[in-house]
Amino acid sequence: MEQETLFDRIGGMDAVNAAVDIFYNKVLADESINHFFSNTDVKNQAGKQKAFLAYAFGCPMGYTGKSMKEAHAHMDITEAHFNTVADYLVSSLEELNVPGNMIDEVVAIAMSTKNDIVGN
Ligand code: HEM
Repeated sequence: MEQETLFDRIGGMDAVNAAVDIFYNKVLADESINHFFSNTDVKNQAGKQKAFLAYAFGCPMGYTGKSMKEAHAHMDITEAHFNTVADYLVSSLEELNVPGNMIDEVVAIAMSTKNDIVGN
């Protein structure tokens, strides 16, 4: 039998929508990282936030946005910034009662982007 994708097992677009509000409230409330998002175009924000989470959930529909290197170029994101965002991703999914083994899969995807995002 074909294995369902991580995205489907987490709950698909419904899970992305549920996680977006919780995750971004945490990110935007944290003064150590919210300045990164101060210039984010409000009109595009919801779409980019969803793209962020869909990417972290394994993006089965195929990701058509910028590469992670391009999307985060010249932002001077440090390892500490990255780990803060990754921690909020985990705590948001915990609040939504996503099972630990699936959270581990999300963390593995997030960590695979670290070299392209940090110090770029
Ligand atoms: C967990 C790893 C991460 C993933 C999977 C991720 C994913 C994404 C995606 C998919 C986009 C949209 C790209 C586009 O099509 O334009 C994006 C944009 C962005 N990301 Fe990340 N990101 C990660 C980590 C971070 C971190 C650590 C920061 C800052 C602390 C950050 C800040 C931003 C900002 C400011 C934008 C641009 C928003 C805009 O264009 O207005 N990201 N990210």
